[in-house]
Parts: sequence; C-alpha cells; structure tokens
Amino acid sequence: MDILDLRKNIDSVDDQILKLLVQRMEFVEEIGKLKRGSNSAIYHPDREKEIIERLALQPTGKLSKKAIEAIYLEIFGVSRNLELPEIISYLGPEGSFTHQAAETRFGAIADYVSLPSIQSVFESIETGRAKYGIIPIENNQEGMVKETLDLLFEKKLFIISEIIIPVNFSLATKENHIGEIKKIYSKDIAFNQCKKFLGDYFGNKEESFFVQVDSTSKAAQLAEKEEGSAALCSHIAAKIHNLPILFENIQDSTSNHTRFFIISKQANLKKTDRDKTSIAVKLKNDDKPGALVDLLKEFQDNNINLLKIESRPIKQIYDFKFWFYMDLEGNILDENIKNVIEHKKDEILFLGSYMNLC
Ligand SMILES: O=C(O)C(=O)C[C@]1(C(=O)O)C=C[C@@H](O)C=C1
Repeated sequence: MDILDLRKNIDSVDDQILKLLVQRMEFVEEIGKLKRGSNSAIYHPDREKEIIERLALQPTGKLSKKAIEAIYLEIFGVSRNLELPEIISYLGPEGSFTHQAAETRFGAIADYVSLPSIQSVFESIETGRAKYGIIPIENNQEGMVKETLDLLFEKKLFIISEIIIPVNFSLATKENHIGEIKKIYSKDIAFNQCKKFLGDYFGNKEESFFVQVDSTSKAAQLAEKEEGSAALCSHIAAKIHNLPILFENIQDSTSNHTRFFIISKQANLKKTDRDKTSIAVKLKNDDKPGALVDLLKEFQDNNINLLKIESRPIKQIYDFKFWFYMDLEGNILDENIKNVIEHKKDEILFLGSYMNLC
C-alpha cells in the first residue's frame, strides 16, 4: 500500500471515529441535562479514571495506557464543556507548572484563567468566578506549600482531586543547533535544577549568558522573540509561545514531582477503592498532655492509617497555637473515617476525599 492508500484508510477510520464521538456527545448532553437539573457536579474525576482503567484493560494494540489517557482527557474536556462550560482558575502565569497540571486533567479546550497568587485562586472559587481551582500543595524535594495549607484551613473549600506531575524542564529555542545559542533565559530555580545539563553543554560560558527572569513562561516568551536565544522552561510554556524544544527532560533529578490540588465549593462524594481523606485538626485540649495521642489512638482504634501530618501556626490568634494538616487512608463515606470525623467534629475540619494518586 502506498501513502495515498494508507491516508484513504485513515480518512475512513476518522469518519467512523467522528460518528462515534458525535454519538458519545449525545449521551453526554443527556447526562449534562440531568446534572444541571439536580444541581450536581459536572466534573467526576472518579468516573473519568474508571473509564480509562476499563479501556486500558482491553486489547489496545499499539496504544499505551498513557496514550489512551491523553486522548480521553481531551474527550472528557469536550464533554464537560458541552455539559456546562466551567471556568478553571490556576496559579499562573500562563505556562507555569500549575497550568501544565491543569491541562493534564482538564484538557486543552477548557476555559482557563491564570491568577497571580494562591490566595486569588481560592478567592475565585469562593466568589464563584471559577468552578475549579488548581494550586500546588507539595513538592517531593521542597516539602509542603505553606500558603496552600494556610488557605485550606482558613477558607471553607474542598479538595476534590489531586494531580501529580514530574517537574521536567526543556531547552527550547528557534535555533537548530546548540552552537547558535547566545543567551539562555530562565528563572533561578530552573537554572538550579538543570545545573548538570548546563555545565555539560554551556560550562564555558560567561555569567551574562544566563539571564534571570521572573518566570520560565516569560523566558519562553522572550526567547521566541529574540534570535540566538533559548529558554529553560516547562513544555507547556514552550508550546504556548510556539518555541520548538531542542532538549527535553534536562533537569538533574528525575524524581522531582509536584503534587497539586483541585479545589471546589462542592465536596466530591464518590468512593473508589484507593481514596485519601484530608482533614484540618485543631485540638481542643492542647494545653493538656496527650491531646494529640488521644486523637491518634482514636485513628488506631478505628483502623485508620495516617499518611501525612504537618503542623502550621494559627495565624488569626497570637498565642502560638497551631493546627495539623492530616491525610488519612480511606474515604469520608467509609464507616471508620465518618465515625471519627463525626465524633471529633469540634476538632476536625473535613477538607475532602479523593483518589490517592501518590
Ligand atoms: O459520567 C458522567 O458523569 C459524565 O458527565 C460523562 C463524562 C464523560 O465524558 O464520560 C464527562 C464528565 C465527567 O467528569 C465524567 C464523565
């Protein structure tokens, strides 16, 4: 078969795919009507995961699970947009890793708004200007993001899902050869995380060769405009600014991952077989010995596994009191978790149950 015959075959398959997609969207539209009628959440991460897991179990030929996931995330994005176009806010700027995390979950078609701070993302959800917000919560090299923890405690919003993405940097430039690069733009943190690559390829360059800017997205924007320059940036920043990638995954550590939360006004009340529940705890008797032990004992008695504990100061009062952020294994719909949260309702604030991706 020559290329023209092969393309004819592709056209015929595409016609069938499109027909099936149109059919799929008709069902989606019906679900949308039902959901809008009952005022229930459009986004169901658990259902989307279930679909991908189910499809990946079937004979998928050359399609890896990752490929199926990438295709379906875009389909789900289109579906949700059809059911009800919803605005998704994220910690910007455009092309940030938070933006990349948002796109891996909501696809390219969603209505995004980039906001300048974590606080403004929380506020966009509180005021209803956006339906879902994406914020970073933890990096496995740097630890927890304090501002996110504090806002989870302060604002009464819910975590409905987590997203974990590798922090990968690319060297993006319009030049075809590394020798044509006269300048590299990036942010301090990115320069620091790509030391080995920069040392190997640009070790003999003057300090002025490396130009620091406020964000890796800004770096990509500048490199797109200026001949002979390059940017160290995320691949989404390169994509947004139409900058070709010359080298990918150039960071020193391949184990650098960031965890993000999707927050919303409505809690996710669906269960899977590997869930996590986040809570904020303010102990009542914290002036007496054993207050924390009492709570941990209650977890033990109810067979609840504590996955994470982090303490933070309560900023609204002056006496150096603190609260704990905790991740528990299981779902608020599980009897044991429900019982403890109910029993300790004066001390525990429920932050959300969602699928554990760690
Ligand atoms: O099953 C649903 O609840 C749907 O709205 C359909 C659908 C889909 O496209 O399959 C779309 C959005 C949800 O996040 C989950 C699944």
